[in-house]
Amino acid sequence: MAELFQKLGPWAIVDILIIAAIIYRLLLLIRGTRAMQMVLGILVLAGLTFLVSQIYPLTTLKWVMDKFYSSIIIIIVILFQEDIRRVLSRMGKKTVFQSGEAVSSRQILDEITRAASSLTSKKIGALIVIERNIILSRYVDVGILVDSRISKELLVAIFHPTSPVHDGAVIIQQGRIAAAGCFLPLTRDERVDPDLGTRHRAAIGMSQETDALVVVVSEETQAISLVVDGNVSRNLGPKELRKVLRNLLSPDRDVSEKKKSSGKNWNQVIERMKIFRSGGGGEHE
Ligand SMILES: Nc1ncnc2c1ncn2[C@@H]1O[C@H](COP(=O)(O)OP(=O)(O)OP(=O)(O)O)[C@@H](O)[C@H]1O
Repeated sequence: MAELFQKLGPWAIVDILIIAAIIYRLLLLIRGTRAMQMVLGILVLAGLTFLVSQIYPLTTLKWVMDKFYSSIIIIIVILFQEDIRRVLSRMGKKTVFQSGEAVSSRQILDEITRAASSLTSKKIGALIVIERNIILSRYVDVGILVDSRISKELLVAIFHPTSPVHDGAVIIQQGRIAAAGCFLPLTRDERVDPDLGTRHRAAIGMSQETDALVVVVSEETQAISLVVDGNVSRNLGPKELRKVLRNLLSPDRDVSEKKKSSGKNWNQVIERMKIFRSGGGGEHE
């Protein structure tokens, strides 16, 4: 090892460390996004093709791969131009690396659950999207920018039928209300319960396209639902909603919560989510 360090020299080591730090930072930024999945796919494909072209005398494949390697940066920039733009625009913000902690804070979750509960009692429908790893700026950009501290009062005011931005969804990014009146992608899954209207279909669609958590308050039934990864958990009480949100937003809390949990807890709610798989259709309660 010491011999290797001597051979490389101090500047080569500094060089390697800087590159490693840049790659690590970039991977952290795109972690959980679709760009990450594509980068992994490209790397696996390129690695396999490289191995095959080295082992067997496939000169054309080797030539193609050489061209591919020399232009990989351009390919990545073209493929991910939208993600790169969003990531860069967030780099300057202080909270970019701590969105998970910010949104799972006790006070924020209290405000969201109190708002859901108040909207239910007022028979007001609502759609609240909470960002996790996948950046939701593309949905925020088409809504009305709010950029405000989360409060029950503001959420209720936004969804009040007299509000000019009550139609559409509120998106929560990095512990703040980023925008209201946002349009979400409707699910195309034909197996979704036909009784579900467009608000719920938009929530399911959003949770299928991204890893966001979507809280839905039904105007019609006054039920509070949480939609995650295409699964709908209906009829949650405010306490139950708070518990599940807290656990889904703070993965490191899972173990301690599981140990502590008893009775009608978040584990059962997650189990129910599996039963309510959108494809399963219909209510099972
Ligand atoms: N694609 C969408 N993105 C964001 N919000 C949407 C979208 N589609 C519908 N909505 C919201 O849902 C409302 C209509 O809800 P609708 O009654 O059709 O659905 P629902 O699932 O039956 O909900 P509810 O149980 O509250 O009646 C719209 O006024 C709008 O606020």
